[in-house]
Order: sequence, then C-alpha cells, then structure tokens
Amino acid sequence: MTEATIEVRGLRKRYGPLAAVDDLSFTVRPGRVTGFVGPNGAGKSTTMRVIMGLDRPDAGQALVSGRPYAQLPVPLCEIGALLDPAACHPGRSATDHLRWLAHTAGLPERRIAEVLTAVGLTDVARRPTGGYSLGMRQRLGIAVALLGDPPVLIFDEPVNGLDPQGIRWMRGLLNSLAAEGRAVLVSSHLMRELEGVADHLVVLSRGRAIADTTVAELIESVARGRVELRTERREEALAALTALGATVAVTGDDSLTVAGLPAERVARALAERSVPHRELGPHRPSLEEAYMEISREAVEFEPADLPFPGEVAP
Ligand SMILES: Nc1ncnc2c1ncn2[C@@H]1O[C@H](COP(=O)(O)OP(=O)(O)OP(=O)(O)O)[C@@H](O)[C@H]1O
Repeated sequence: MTEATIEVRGLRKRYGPLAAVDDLSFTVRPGRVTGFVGPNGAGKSTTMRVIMGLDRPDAGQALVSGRPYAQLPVPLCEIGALLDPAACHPGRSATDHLRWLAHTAGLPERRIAEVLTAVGLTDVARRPTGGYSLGMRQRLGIAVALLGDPPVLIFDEPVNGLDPQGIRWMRGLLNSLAAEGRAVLVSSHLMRELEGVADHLVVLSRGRAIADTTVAELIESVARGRVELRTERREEALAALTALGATVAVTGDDSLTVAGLPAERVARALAERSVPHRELGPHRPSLEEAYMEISREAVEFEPADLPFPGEVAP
C-alpha cells in the first residue's frame, strides 16, 4: 500500500512579479501533525491550493500519496481539506450538503451521520447553514474533509475565529487524526497555536522554507548552548560577561541570556567579581521565541533587491 504523504518538490508560484512560493520542498508524513507556519502572505494558502489542484504551479509539483491531485481516483477518499469554512450554499442544511458530496463520491449514507457526530454538529445538522456561526461553519468544513475517511488531511488556519472551547476541541481532533496514522498538515500564522499540537514544523518566510524540523530540534537550534541567569546586579554582570567576549541580552529586570560562554565560565566570572546570581542554567526558548528568532534571521539574510510577496516591484 502506498504511504499516506504529501510531497512538495521544488514548487514555484508567481503572481505577476511576486514569488508567492519559491522553490519550496517538504514532506508531510503519516502519524504526525506537521505545522505549516509563517506570517501573513508567506505562501501557505497558495501551497495548499496547489496541493489540492486548485492552482497550477509555475514549476515543481505537489504529490498526494505519490500522485498529483488530478490523478487521484476518488480525491475525497485520498485527501480531505479545510481551506474555506464558508464554501457551502447558505440555504442548504449540513446534512444535505454532506449528502450531495457523499453521493458524488459514491460514499455510503452512514458516513454523513458519522462525520456529523465526529464534529459535534448532529443537533443542528438540518438547519440551513446560512445561520451557522463561524465555529459551526468551521466544523462543517471539517466534516467535509473527513467524509471520505482520507489518510491525508490539510487544514488552513483551522482555529481562526474559534472560541477557546472550539480551539481545544480542534487541537484534540488534530492529535487524534495523527494518532490514527493519518498525515496531517495544519497552517497557522501564530506559532503558539501549534504548540503542543505539531510534532514537525515547516516554517515559511516569503515563499521559502526557512526550517523543516521537529519542534525539539527547532528549540535546540535556537538555544545554541546559551545560558540564562538572574541577578540583582544586572549591570555589573553584563559588563563582566561582555568584557569576556560574551554576547549578553537583557531579558528582564534581573535576568540575562548569555551566548558565547559556557555555564561554568559564566559562574566563575561572576564569582570572581563577587556578583551574586541564581537560577543559572541552559536557556530554554519557547517555541514562539525560537520562531521569532529564525524568522528574524531569515529576513536579515534576504537579498534586498527582490520584491517581496505583497509588494509591488518598482
Ligand atoms: N490570486 C492571487 N493573485 C495575486 N496575488 C496573490 C494571489 N493569491 C495570493 N497572492 C499573493 O501571494 C502571497 C502569498 O499569499 P498566501 O495567501 O499564499 O499567503 P499565506 O501564507 O496563506 O497568508 P495568510 O496567513 O494571510 O493566509 C501574498 O503576497 C498574496 O498577496
């Protein structure tokens, strides 16, 4: 049996002079949630549209379990997608919308009740969807994605507009879909939305992947042996450590992060100058911090003469 995957290879998509997606390659593997993260306009939705065969790339390709979307025999049974929560006629009920889709894909009637239960819409399933809240429309979009019981799923900003209870539900759903062995790709422009959900991350900046890594590796790559400590005599500590060639960042009234010196050397330097300190240990950046740092580095190394997505070339 073919493994459930999404393989994006050398993908490019331009809109006029703008490279919305620029030589992008990554793989979404089964049994885990892959977070697809980047700021607004980074190219996430464009990539997802190409995967779903809704946009034609200028170069490269996106394969779903080894085949382009257009060659999938019954697409609904191969890949489910939540790209637009409102893509339903407002006068139609959720049941009718799902029945029509199930019919066109040759799926059994029982799948309708099953997916309505899975997304918690059973009680309102006969009401016209025009009266649905954003959260209910989002759940209906997920019901559509799950209808064909596909092994591959993609969700574009699925928690947008959801209340805290809805967000919790969504996180549980994403984790359980991955635990069932499905390949799950979830986009967000906020790293904290993916914390505790994504096992793997593809970080996008201006159409390019700036990281394709596990969450643990990303944090480790940013920590880079840095040391943090607290001291009431921050300025003295700062001067002493800087004099030894360390790069020191002030992170609070009484806290510092030190790069370029091992923890023992930092401790010794402060002891020699009788600067009291506490909680000296390895720096553990949050996922959000790690994301901000690699995004900043990516922007700093960007060639300045290229038009960025969202800007018009002079
Ligand atoms: N149909 C289009 N015509 C012209 N430009 C487009 C089109 N679709 C997207 N773009 C541009 O391509 C770039 C990437 O957009 P895209 O929607 O893929 O980003 P995104 O990462 O999904 O952003 P967001 O988080 O805001 O959804 C943006 O600069 C956007 O303005």
